[in-house]
Amino acid sequence: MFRIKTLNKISPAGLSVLDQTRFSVSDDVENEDGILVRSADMHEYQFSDNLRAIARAGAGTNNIPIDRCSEAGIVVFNTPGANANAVKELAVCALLMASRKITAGAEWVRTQAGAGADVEKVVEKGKSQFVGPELSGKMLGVIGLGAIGVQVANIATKLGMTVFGYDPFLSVDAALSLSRLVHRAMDLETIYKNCDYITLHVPQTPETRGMINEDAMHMMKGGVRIINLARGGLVNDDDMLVALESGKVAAYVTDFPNNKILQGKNVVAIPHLGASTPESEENCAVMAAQELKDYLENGNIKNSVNLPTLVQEWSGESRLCIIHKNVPGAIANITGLLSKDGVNVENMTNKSKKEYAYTVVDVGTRVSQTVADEIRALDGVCRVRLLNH
Ligand SMILES: NC(=O)C1=CN([C@@H]2O[C@H](COP(=O)(O)OP(=O)(O)OC[C@H]3O[C@@H](n4cnc5c(N)ncnc54)[C@H](O)[C@@H]3O)[C@@H](O)[C@H]2O)C=CC1
Ligand SMILES: O=C(O)CCC(=O)C(=O)O
Repeated sequence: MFRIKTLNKISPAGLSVLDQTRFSVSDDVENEDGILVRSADMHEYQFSDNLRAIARAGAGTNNIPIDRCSEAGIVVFNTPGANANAVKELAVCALLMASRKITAGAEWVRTQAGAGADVEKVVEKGKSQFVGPELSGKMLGVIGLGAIGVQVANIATKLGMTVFGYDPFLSVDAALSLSRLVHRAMDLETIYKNCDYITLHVPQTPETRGMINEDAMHMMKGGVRIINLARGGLVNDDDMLVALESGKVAAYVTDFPNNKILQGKNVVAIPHLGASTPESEENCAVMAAQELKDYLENGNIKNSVNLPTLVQEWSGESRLCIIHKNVPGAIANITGLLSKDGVNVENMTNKSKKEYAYTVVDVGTRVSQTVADEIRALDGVCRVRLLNH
């Protein structure tokens, strides 16, 4: 029985992937083998000795201490693209909210009614304060052309916008999905200097943290409208408050409100609703649960952010799953040990991702725990699992 701990509310469709005869799932299991999480902050989380995998039902993994997981041989999964449509739809809404003062206008109407005014009369008099421009004919800069950015860029062309996209690491898949109408910007300056609207779709990393700061906003057009459905830390809040106050930034729509940014003029704050649709919650939960299940049961890795993709058909009685440092001699050490113990390899795959590697060895006979223990003791080995078919 595998024990799975949930750190956030996970859609029942995902939980149903983990059948009750093999998995015990709850928010209070101890010594868990796996974790299902959405946005809970895990940076201070004490890993159980048993913990083998964390599946993030979503895209961003900045809430998970990835380096600490890799060192401990814990596989971290996410669910690429599973919530992209939900975020794209909210991005369209955010573009409109950045323009048309819809939220401010709606709040004003309610306060008028609350103050006893004849709403039908005052709206016609008061509406001029909520005028805002149309999207059609304006320039949009999309920073980050991954699962979400590509969809936002493509749909914005259909709204009549001229779209520039910037992504120095554009994947082949993303390039193939990108509309021919979207212009590739080769640097951020092109986006900053030319765009009326800028929308962020990059992960929050040490490189992207605070990228929208005083220097960046200095290059932007006066009255630019900025949309951040990616992560709060991408924007320097102090610099943004100054830019909002001066009118340099005409509107800032963020899915990541905090007490400071809420003080700003023309801030539209959304309570992290980007992926909050039943469809997206279900897609993410199902994908995350499937990834966790396949890893715990078969050692297969798909969509991990810290380890390589490795899916191998079973071809023996026992399977050794070895997470180790990606260093010369690691595989020779493993196979040397197996041959010393008289273990015949039926099938073996090794893949690497940056500093870490994963080796799966299928053997025809049942392997003893002693062999797994010997491999575990090798230099650079982070985690060894022995699975029997
Ligand atoms: N508001 C919400 O509820 C949600 C927020 N997100 C956020 O959106 C981010 C993007 O999500 P996806 O598009 O699904 O991820 P993705 O991994 O498919 O795309 C991210 C893209 O950003 C690019 N990138 C990385 N560093 C860059 C840089 N310095 N400059 C320009 N491009 C850069 C990558 O090459 C990649 O193409 C996530 O990391 C997450 O933080 C994602 C889903 C829901
Ligand atoms: O689970 C959620 O609602 C948040 C989604 C998100 O921020 C992400 O996928 O990166």
